[in-house]
Amino acid sequence: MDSDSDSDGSHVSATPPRDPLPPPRRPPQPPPKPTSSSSSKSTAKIKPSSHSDTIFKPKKPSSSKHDKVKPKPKPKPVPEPEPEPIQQPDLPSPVGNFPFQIRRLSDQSHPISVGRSLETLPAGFFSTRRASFSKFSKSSLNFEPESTPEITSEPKIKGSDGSGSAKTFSKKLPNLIRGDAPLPEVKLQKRSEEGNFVKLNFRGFKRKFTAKGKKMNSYSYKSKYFRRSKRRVKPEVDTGSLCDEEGLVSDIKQQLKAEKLSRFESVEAAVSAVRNEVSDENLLRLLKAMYGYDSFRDGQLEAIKMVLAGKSAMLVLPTGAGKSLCYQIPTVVLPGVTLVVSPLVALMIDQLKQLPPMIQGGLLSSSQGPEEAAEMLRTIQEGSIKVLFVSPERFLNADFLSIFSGTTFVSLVVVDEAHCVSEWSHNFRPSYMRLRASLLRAKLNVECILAMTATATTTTLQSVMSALEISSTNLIQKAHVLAIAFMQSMYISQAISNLYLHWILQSETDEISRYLSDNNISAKSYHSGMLARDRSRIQELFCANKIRVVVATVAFGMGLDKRDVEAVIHYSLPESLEEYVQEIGRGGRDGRLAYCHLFFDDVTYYKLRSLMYSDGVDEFSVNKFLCQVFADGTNSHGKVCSLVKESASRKFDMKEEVMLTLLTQLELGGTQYLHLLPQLSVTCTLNFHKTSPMSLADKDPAVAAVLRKSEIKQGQYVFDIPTVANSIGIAPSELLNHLQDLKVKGEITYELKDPAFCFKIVKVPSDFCSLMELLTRWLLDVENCKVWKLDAMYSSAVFAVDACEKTHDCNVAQQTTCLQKRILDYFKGDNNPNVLDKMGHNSPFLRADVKVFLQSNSNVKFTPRAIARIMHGIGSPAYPSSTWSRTHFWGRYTQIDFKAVMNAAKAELMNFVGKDAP
Ligand SMILES: Nc1ncnc2c1ncn2[C@@H]1O[C@H](COP(=O)(O)OP(=O)(O)OP(=O)(O)O)[C@@H](O)[C@H]1O
Repeated sequence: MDSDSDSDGSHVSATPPRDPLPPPRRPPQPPPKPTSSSSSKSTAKIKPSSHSDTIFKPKKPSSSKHDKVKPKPKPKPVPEPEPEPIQQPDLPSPVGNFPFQIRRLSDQSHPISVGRSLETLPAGFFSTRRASFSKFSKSSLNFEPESTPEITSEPKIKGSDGSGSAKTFSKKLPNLIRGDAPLPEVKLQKRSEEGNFVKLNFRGFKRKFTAKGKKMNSYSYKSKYFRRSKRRVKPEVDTGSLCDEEGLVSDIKQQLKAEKLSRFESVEAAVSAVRNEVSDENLLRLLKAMYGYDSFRDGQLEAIKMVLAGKSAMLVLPTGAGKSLCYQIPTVVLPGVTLVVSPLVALMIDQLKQLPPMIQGGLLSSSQGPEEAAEMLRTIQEGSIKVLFVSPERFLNADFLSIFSGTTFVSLVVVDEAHCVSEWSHNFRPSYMRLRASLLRAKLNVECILAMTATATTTTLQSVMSALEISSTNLIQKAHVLAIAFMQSMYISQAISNLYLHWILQSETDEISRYLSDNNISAKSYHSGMLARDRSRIQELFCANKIRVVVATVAFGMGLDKRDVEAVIHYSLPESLEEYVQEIGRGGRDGRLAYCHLFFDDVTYYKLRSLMYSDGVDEFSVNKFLCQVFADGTNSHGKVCSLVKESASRKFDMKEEVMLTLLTQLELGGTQYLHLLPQLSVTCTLNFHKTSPMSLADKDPAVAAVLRKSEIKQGQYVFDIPTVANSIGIAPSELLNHLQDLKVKGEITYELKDPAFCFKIVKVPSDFCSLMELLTRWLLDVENCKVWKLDAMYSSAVFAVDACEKTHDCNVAQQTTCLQKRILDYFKGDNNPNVLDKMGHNSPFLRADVKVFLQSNSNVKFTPRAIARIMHGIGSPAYPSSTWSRTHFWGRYTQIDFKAVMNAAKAELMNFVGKDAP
């Protein structure tokens, strides 16, 4: 059974510790500086391998469905409107040179009116090709067409102060990264040589490619590669006459074949040389042969040499800086398979597509059916796969792990997006907890792990390196936050000539893209609610420059390797500086400056802050959860149990991810209480067809057990898979295989429902209370960390536009430096920014409101957290917004700190029930 999650990228905030509930690890200690292996000639030797012949298996270009290039619909040409004749003020910057700006109303008519905005990398750089916005009012969108602003060197723009009253203040000139403005030292990246400096964000990402993993094997990209080669040949040949001249066609084919062969030969020769001696010179030769590049980028050589020397490494390189190459080169040199663990199926597909043609790749994902997955496993065992992309959930799958116990072996495990391993990161994934060195060693007998990320604080890096047992000397960190500058403005100027993205709410994307389209800006919306097919088409159009703007939620961007994104516009506040830096990193990957604009306002901040509490749980829920997991007390030892996700989630008022986190911790913490099994649908409804149930049961003990443990409903046998499996002492997966056999023989048909977490009890805790307390305390720490990250993001934005100027009397260029320093400090973990305490801590009406709320819902049981969530307008599994948003207390106290509301609720609950609240 496939246990991969569909990797929707949703993140979990509440997580237990990986070791027996360690104390919170903040404040972080900066990790030791990486040792640079800069010696020009390393002499580490790698034994020539007898497996060398498994590396290169060029195959014929496949004609698989996946290879076929679908004819792309011809986009309507976007009319290039005549720029309106406008008064061009004498301005050094194109910002503000245009008659209309898209901007949000600064008045209070909109719930999220803009109070301040922060921009980075202003638009002065961009070319002046104009696609103007028409003068157009669409109040629902808050796009306010403006008359040409009176622009002087101190242009006036509207803003709103914290209190909400609109006021006029001077807009400073943007600190353009160009000659005519005072600039801080900003190191620019060279075009096409340097990548950007941040990693893509994948939170909320739910793309599903229509192609199944099976189709995305090496043949696909090979044929793509060769198609590309053909295209390259095209200009030299008159394609019109080709059809008639068969000779020419076959000449071209020959030429391609020869090219391919010579390329493969040169790679093979370079690989042999590296195997003989891992020197810089030999690695450069291999780089040239595989990719045609003349030099390594910063950090690449160091990482490759470390891996080839068998040392685990932590690689922190900016987005687009070339991390993939750091595992691809070792892959062709090392004898075994490289496993790349990736959090998203879509990301795996993108990476698979980008493998160089001489590396055969495959992927195992939840989108594959059992037959496809089995075929992929066979292909791996045949030795035809060198790089295998898998999700972390795959490490629960016994079939998968068993293929590496024979001749097929893993040389290298690559943990992509390695920050997901850390519960202190902005995007922790419980399934990544499984990726700890001890487990990888035990299950795969692999020593070398390469962890890669682009954005992580020192705390996060430390915890990742500790889980993966990477020595602090093996940290290769080249990430930097350099090219960030800002200006005070609410303009999104027409000066942006090409493309930009928005990160906004799903509901807003359609409206905004429609508005842009109505105004001759080719734009499309993109969010996880759309069909996978439509989403990938939009991505294709965007990458082919057929549309200028993608108006997207955070669902867009992961795996996007578009180099010329000129602007990233945040329509709302990101949840952390990590996310912000990742997201703006999608701009300017070609090394040119990109324009980034962040809108933020207090109302959105309050809303986001409330949401930070949506995953949290308290002692009461943890206690109920533990009682259910170990329901049979000491008798449960060795039993396979299950928790049906949906009903358990409601029962404990806990999100599914949080339950998985707790279960994973009960398995991987200091004491192993259980062993997590692949997730299953556990309720089976079965019909007999050929043989009578009793006769079949006489011959088949599994059927006999089914009859014993079933309820008969409308003539059908309904039973719980783990219960039946336990009663005959087999694993649920074995029982399922057996039922499948009976189905194939025509004896039965059956249906499965109720997806559930499955686990085998290893040990029953002797002290429930302390286990519960420790888990709860730790979950609270994780929650606090998330809130703190949001506060740090918000405070940095406020600092940039406000405090910095006031406290340090900075000019614009200095402000940029201040902001850069602040962000760098945040990532380094030293001198962490003081976060603003914007929240209220009391309200004269709070207790009274809670009291009225309790009185009017006296038939419902509440915890203090449940009440606080309702007062903050956040739904939870047991108190969904569909029901509770009807109360007029819903979201009434978003501006009062969640904990203060919880305390008031607790006090009132105690009064209400006349005893201690739960
Ligand atoms: N040494 C090099 N010289 C020139 N180009 C390179 C070099 N290394 C990598 N590249 C190119 O840089 C681009 C980005 O590389 P890659 O996708 O590996 O970056 P990444 O760090 O994995 O980015 P992301 O974090 O977005 O996944 C690719 O087109 C790659 O071919």
